[in-house]
Amino acid sequence: MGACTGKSSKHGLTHSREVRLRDLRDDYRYSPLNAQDSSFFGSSVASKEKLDIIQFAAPIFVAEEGETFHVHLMRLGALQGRVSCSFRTEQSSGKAGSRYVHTEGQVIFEDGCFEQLIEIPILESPTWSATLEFKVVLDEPMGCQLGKYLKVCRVKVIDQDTFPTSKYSEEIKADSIEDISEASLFIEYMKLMTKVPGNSWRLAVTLLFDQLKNAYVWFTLVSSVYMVNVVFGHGTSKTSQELLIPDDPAKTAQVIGLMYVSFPLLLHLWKVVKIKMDLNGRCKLFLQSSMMRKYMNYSDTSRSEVTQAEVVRFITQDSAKLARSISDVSSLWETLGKLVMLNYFAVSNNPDMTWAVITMPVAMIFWSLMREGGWVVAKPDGTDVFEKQLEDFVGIVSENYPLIACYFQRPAMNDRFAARAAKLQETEIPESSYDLTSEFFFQWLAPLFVGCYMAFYSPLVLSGELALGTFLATISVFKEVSSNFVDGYGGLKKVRKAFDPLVQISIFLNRSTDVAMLKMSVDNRVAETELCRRKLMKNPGDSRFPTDQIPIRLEKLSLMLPGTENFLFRDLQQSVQQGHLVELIGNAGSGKTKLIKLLAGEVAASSGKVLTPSHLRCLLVTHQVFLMDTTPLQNLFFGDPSSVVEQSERHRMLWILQKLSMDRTRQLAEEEISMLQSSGEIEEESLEGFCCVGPRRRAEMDPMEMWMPKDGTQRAADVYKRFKGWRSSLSFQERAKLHLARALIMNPEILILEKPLMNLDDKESETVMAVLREFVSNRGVALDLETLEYRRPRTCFYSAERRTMNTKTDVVWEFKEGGQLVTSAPDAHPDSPMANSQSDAKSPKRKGR
Ligand SMILES: Nc1ncnc2c1ncn2[C@@H]1O[C@H](COP(=O)(O)OP(=O)(O)OP(=O)(O)O)[C@@H](O)[C@H]1O
Repeated sequence: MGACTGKSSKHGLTHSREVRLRDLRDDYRYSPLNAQDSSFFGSSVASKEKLDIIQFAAPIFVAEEGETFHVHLMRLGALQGRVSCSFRTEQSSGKAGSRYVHTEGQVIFEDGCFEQLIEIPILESPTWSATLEFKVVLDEPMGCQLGKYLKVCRVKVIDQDTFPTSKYSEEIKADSIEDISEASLFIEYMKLMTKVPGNSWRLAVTLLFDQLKNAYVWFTLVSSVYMVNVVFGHGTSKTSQELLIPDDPAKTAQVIGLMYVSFPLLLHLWKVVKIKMDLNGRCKLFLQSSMMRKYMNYSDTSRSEVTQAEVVRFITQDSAKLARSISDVSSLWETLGKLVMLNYFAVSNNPDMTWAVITMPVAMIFWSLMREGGWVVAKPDGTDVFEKQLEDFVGIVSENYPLIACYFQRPAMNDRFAARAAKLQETEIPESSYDLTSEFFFQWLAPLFVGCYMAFYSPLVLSGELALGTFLATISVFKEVSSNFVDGYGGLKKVRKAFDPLVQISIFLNRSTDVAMLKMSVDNRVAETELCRRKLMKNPGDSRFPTDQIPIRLEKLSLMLPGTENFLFRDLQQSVQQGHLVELIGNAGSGKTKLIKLLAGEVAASSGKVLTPSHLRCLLVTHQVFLMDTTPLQNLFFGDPSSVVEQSERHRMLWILQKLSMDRTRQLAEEEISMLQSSGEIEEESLEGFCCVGPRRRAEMDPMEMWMPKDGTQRAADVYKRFKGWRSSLSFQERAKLHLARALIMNPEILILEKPLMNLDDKESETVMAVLREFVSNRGVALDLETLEYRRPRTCFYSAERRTMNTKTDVVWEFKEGGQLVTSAPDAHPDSPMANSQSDAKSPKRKGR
């Protein structure tokens, strides 16, 4: 039995602390960790359990923008009397006021009422956004209790627009995005960026205040003319009236000097403000989070069309390149402003310069066009393709390193890498020399104009027809215009560099998702479940929870293999009651995995349906073992992170590990629990030591933060460091069991396992089967027997490589030749409901072992 000691702090507070739990009894019923803490068992729980349950009809709903959406609720139990609870929407990625209307209120179930709706208006948005979601939460139950898991549901909102605009939706949907003019696409992208909340005023302020730099250049030109013509020319009858400080050229010079200093100060201040406004960062954040959300909702087809390396590149690099383009556009705007200002200055001070003002830009534009057209020097192929090839190759090599090493292919990979890197290098040289050859003209133009101007206009200065200040300022203008044109051209090139990432990102963000399929499946399941419930409620029998009698059905289920005309199976018709352990067998390639994926909703049927009651959470556990590069506890509670804060859940998790004989994982989990507890206490003590935070501090600490330290905090770094490399300390079979334990901790109502015994020897298979049996018979592993009746039945489907004569299975679905799926009963097992009744119409009510 687990033990727990109380700890008395110096402030007299008693903190319960979990210590290493070495001797958990192998029994369904287990004791609380702390002898004084019986809050999760006992009479209070038992009486609470008699109450009806109110919960959502599904864990996830899918809405469409612009519709008035209805979230479905269900009441389970005796349906006697009036019960109610409150509800409210809670924003997550979708925000109230932009994606939906915040709604809250009371939902009442009158006597006999077993279903209700909550209406939530979904807002129409004219611009593109990724699939955003919000939550609906039930609270304050009156005369009832809330479903443990379904007191919260998520609502995903499908956005029908295409990225970056619906203007090109036809081209985008026809997969011909390359046909759209890149410049037009870019303009639409810029428009979208201005619609990101908070971006439009930031962009307006940036465009306006970036002109400060031009105002400074204007000031330097005007002031140098003024210094030469007025300050130094003081005393002549023409200029004496124009001094800022009348008759005092020295003081006037000091004022101008002061202005010279003040302007850069102002510019510096603006730069500080601009950094703080972080327009680039905001665009990058929008793009990256949208891309991540989109990728998370990708359909199987979309996911197979992009490589891992591409996803990383798009989300980290291309999004950053594209986001930077907003700064490039504002710089271009600034350059344009400067060009207009310089030309105006030249003409206003010296009207004879109109010819130069026109000739210079025309010559440059002409040269640019010739350069772009390849008439100056042939444009080489870009390096982008080769860069991408190299990145993809590195991705493939790192992904498949163990294979490469085991097959002694490291030298071959090095050679192939070197060949690709050399190819990239070869393409970089012509590009650099192309830039040099074609851009020299911009640098040469200023000396050409200055030389001509000096040669032809100096006599005018000598004869007094042209003021010296104006002459010198005009020379500066030539230099400025020339360098400005170089800057402008460079800016244009930078903006154009964003075109390619924009096209790639547009393709990425317009790939198909599975949200529409999810909507169809959820809507079908909810409607079908309601229909079944209405029928059942007319004649509920003596069951307290008739809803649990809705079977899981395959209705005329057919699957056509992609890209072929062949059906893998056709019109499958099967039904199994909730609360059964179902084994799926058949020859290699008969369709077991496909059926498993259909059951989990991972694959869409060609026709027919899989009908699982909507309020049952389905979880697919793949045959491929995944362990996240986080801590053991974060892996174990991955499916339901918030439950880690509950002592009973942590205890249950340790029990599950014990039952699966996962000694090493249990040791690691215990160490992590112990570490998180003590580091929480140290943090509390140090806080108390440093400031006036009193002993209340621990109670105020966010429990979630206590058990799952936030990324970037010292506690997170310490825990991560302590458990670095923990995965490699697990045996192969223990890893496979951890992959399964994670699912048992989440405790879904329908557990779907893809070949779970594939990685296990006979003994371990036996252990796992015993735990799966418990999962089904006890409606969850390591859960209290007394509350069994009030938990929803657990059903488990698993595919097996071979018929195992497994005595723990309730039902066997076997694929026969020709794609037939037949049901056969396994050998009778005392735990199996099939042993007591040949009918599977009732869910098992096992009373423990
Ligand atoms: N995308 C696809 N295109 C064409 N055929 C496919 C595709 N996916 C699966 N198949 C075929 O469908 C059949 C069923 O595949 P499935 O993975 O369900 O088999 P299985 O019963 O799990 O077999 P095994 O026990 O060998 O894993 C196989 O013959 C497979 O080759």
